[in-house]
Amino acid sequence: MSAELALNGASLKVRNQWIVKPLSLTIDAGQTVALVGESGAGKSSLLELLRQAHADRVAWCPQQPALVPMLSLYLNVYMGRLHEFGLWQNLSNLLRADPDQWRSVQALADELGLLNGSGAKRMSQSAERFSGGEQQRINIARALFQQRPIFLGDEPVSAVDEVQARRIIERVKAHHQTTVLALHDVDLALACADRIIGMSQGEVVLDRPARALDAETLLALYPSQRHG
Ligand SMILES: Nc1ncnc2c1ncn2[C@@H]1O[C@H](COP(=O)(O)OP(=O)(O)OP(=O)(O)O)[C@@H](O)[C@H]1O
Repeated sequence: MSAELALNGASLKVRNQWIVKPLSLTIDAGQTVALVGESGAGKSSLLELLRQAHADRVAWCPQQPALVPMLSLYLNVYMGRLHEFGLWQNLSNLLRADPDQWRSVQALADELGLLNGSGAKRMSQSAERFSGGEQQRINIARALFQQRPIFLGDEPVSAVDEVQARRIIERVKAHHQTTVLALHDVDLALACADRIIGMSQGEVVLDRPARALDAETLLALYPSQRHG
């Protein structure tokens, strides 16, 4: 299998402090990788390093949905490919949706359970009128709309219930060759990923196939959450 993502001695240091210590990492095409570790361990920063190294092949799904509240679901998803279309197409699409793009976005929104049986109405509804979990799914739809081979998601389903979270991650995997997700839920990581990378204080401290791990082993990466 070929390496789809590679870092060679990459690091991040801010004001003399290591955020990510120098590391080398390869992720093969076809893998689903979960990054786990407690808050502040460096998961987002590692994702950012991967994104910078492979920018034009990556669909990026940030931790905070970067939606424009007043714009519709449709336009918020369409925005994922704004730079690919010409200025006039983008302007005319603001006034009247391009039917092909509308259909593509509608299919994605439906797949992610955003339409609730009332398609056109929900597609035109402004993003601010969706719940937090729905806004996360609009954010995911925007990333899927980009049709890139690699999906990088930073806690993309943190506001969605566990059953839906699994279903959505399966949809994300189906649309991408390679998927890397920062996840705080270790059970979700074990269920959805085939490789788990554990981080602590800016370092990779665990990197193993998911099938060789259990929740208890992963919870050891969260010492501050241990009681008693
Ligand atoms: N630009 C920056 N300047 C200063 N400190 C930073 C910067 N970016 C990240 N950090 C610090 O680096 C550490 C790692 O942050 P990061 O967001 O990568 O962690 P994380 O594991 O993704 O956490 P969370 O699960 O809470 O999102 C944190 O202590 C954070 O405060």
